[in-house]
Amino acid sequence: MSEYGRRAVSDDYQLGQVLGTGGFSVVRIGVRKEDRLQVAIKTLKKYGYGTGKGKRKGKGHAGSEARMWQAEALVTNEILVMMRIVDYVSPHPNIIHLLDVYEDDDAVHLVLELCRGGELFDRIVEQERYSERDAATVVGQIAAGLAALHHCGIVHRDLKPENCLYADPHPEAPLKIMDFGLSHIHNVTNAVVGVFGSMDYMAPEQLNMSGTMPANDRWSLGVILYILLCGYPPFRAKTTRDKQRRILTGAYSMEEESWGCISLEAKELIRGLLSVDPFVRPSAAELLSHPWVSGESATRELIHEAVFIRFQAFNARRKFRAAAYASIVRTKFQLRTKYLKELIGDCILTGAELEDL
Ligand SMILES: Nc1ncnc2c1ncn2[C@@H]1O[C@H](COP(=O)(O)OP(=O)(O)OP(=O)(O)O)[C@@H](O)[C@H]1O
Repeated sequence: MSEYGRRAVSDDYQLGQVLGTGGFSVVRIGVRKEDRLQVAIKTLKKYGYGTGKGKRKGKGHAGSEARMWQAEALVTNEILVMMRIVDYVSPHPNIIHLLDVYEDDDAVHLVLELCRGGELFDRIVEQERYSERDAATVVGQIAAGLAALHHCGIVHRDLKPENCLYADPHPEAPLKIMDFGLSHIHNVTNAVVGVFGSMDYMAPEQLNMSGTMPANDRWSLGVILYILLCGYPPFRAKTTRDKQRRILTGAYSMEEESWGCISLEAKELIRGLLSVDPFVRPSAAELLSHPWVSGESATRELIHEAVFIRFQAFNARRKFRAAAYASIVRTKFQLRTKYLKELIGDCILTGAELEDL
């Protein structure tokens, strides 16, 4: 971090292939010139995509002004949180490590450790099938990361499967929590970003903006666990309003047939994590010592085949939506089907899905 603000990122790193794009960022592979170390370089545009710095000074459209404000707030937020992680958390096996920061007129570049193992749900889909024990290992790794973050006052606020990447393709590789753009540090950052993030994983108190607290992340973990064990999300509805209502009242069920094969301990854990009252949810430390999470009671028996098939379908839809969302934000709501198709890659879309977009 010693060179922050003095050198250009291209002085020290060769920039390579794009790994992914987010609403306000692009992530590329980088190679450190000094020792050929491969890294991920996340470039956060200070004023958002498609809005040059010059425009900021002019009388911009109200919408683009708001977007620039959002971009600046998100960049500042992410840097503050990453710095806090460097000071108080790193190195931690379950939290992405920040190696360096560079800044130029338009962007901030975060040099991060490179995760080559893919997203959490993608790896699970690649396996033939999985067991409760595998799900418990995932919960244990995320809980360990959350315990470290919460201990130093950081609430992630956007915990979801796409923000959990495996360090490398090895089966025992650690799972890392990343993407701290919406995170909050107690007494340091303003929760400036309001209701952003994915509603599917958002706790009731986040949705009605009544509280930013570590328990927010434990609800999100409960949603991830629920999906792992049945292949669909707990709060499903035809309209956003109905989904909001379900989340706010904790209206989900574990009655469907395949839940019959899931252990009582796992169901109890889900009930705890998905309690509408945040103070009832188990703490990250309690999670780590929970017998199901620590592996003493979680079975190695393979999960029901129907669950795995549903999980695959859910993951394909999820990837499609994420690609579409990134496209919408980055093209400022002007959808271009050709670009969308490029983004979506292998994900097969029906005509109706494309039309919907
Ligand atoms: N350290 C990393 N190693 C490997 N790939 C990464 C790394 N960081 C990010 N990526 C890839 O880049 C993509 C975008 O990164 P990231 O989610 O951090 O951007 P974002 O703008 O915060 O996204 P969003 O708008 O969806 O929150 C990720 O989905 C991931 O595939």
